[in-house]
Amino acid sequence: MAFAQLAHVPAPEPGSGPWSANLRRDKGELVLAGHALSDLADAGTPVYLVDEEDMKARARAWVDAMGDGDVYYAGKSFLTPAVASWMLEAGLCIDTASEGELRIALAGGVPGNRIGLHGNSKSDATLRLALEAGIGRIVVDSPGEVDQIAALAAELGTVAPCFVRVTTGVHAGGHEFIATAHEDQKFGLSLATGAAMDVVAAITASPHLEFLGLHSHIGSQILDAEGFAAAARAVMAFAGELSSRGISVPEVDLGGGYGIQYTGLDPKPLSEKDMIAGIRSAIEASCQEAGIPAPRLSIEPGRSISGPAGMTLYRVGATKDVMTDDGVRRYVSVDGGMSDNVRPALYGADYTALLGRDSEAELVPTRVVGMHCESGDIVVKDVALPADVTRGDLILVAATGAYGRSMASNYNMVRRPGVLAVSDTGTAWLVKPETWEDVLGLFPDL
Ligand SMILES: Cc1ncc(COP(=O)(O)O)c(C=O)c1O
Ligand SMILES: N[C@@H](CCCC[NH3+])C(=O)O
Repeated sequence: MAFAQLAHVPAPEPGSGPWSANLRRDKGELVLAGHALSDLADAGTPVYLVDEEDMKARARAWVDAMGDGDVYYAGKSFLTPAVASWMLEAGLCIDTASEGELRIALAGGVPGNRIGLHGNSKSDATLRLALEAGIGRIVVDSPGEVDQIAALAAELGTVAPCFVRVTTGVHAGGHEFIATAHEDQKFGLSLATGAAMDVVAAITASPHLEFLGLHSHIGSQILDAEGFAAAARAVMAFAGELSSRGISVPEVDLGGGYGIQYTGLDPKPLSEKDMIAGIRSAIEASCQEAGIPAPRLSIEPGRSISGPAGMTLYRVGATKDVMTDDGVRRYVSVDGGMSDNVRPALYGADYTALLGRDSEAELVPTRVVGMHCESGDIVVKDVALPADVTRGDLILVAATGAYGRSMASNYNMVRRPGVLAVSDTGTAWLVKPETWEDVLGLFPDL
């Protein structure tokens, strides 16, 4: 059977689709912010590359679109002290979801009052650190947290600033595991059952807690404003109910989940400006209906800032042609895989890739796969790559900046790759590549 019978779509060229703004071709070779991929690969492969100016510009675009209101960069998507300081400089706050993320934001020089803390299972130690740092907001996620946080605030002689995370029943975005506002899951407090109402009432009754607002996060990889608008309507209806009980809601945080293009086939997401305009008009209409003033708005984009700015550079190892029911597929194995990007295995996520060098060869249906002992270890499920791809070639995978390094593992005892920031002025490690000493040093008997 022939190659051509399988669906195969080439990656878009630089300057379009999922690629970051400063990727180009120069005499056929891919070049990021003036640095040839073949030079960047001297740092070792696989390596995550971050187009520094692109990431900063994406952060600024959200701040500009937001105007009056706060943009919290979701650190879970990719956080380092330097990244935290870039975000601060661009006018953002930082959303953290663990003690580690909180520590990194603080290490990056972010003042406590510009940090938010999430988590469905916050430890006393994490909450104590947050309160001692003068955290801007703690997002309460379960009824038991009210007493837990109040006791710690009392012990520290402070008042804890609290948001309440509600589940609106709105479910938007991609995979089931990344949709988080339907009822039967672990996050947030239900509007429907009254759990959210009880927690808000308990917070307002405590002298050690201050109720600052409501939080909603409806899912991930959402490309238009409708899901956020529906969530905003549900949250504002609840704010109306609270208002009739004498409780005002100064701020509403609609969370993250703003989608990106991973392949050339993905639709373009709404611009930051159109997304915010859509959300604000839903909030204003609901507030008019409920007869309450519009609250301050905040959001928590992660992927839409870090995702498209990041790429992964792999080196090709073995290649083979495999007969499928529909034709021949070329398997191109690279020197990383599910340990540096678990999203294809976890969510069936699609990515796309380009060969680093020029080639005149015909394009053939290709699957880029990792080096791990799992058949689900896929890097790019379907892409058209030149037929002459061979051992030693470089392959660049687009839009891996979010949830790539932050979800990386040492599966099969690999060393987790470093993250290199690349700009016109040079390169710098944001995260160092792990060494054999780092990995083997974990074992006391070695
Ligand atoms: C509460 C909360 N905020 C923000 C985000 C960031 O989401 P994304 O990176 O899709 O924008 C997430 C992750 O899904 C989240 O759970
Ligand atoms: N890790 C997820 C997003 C977070 C899901 C829940 N907050 C992804 O890669 O898409």
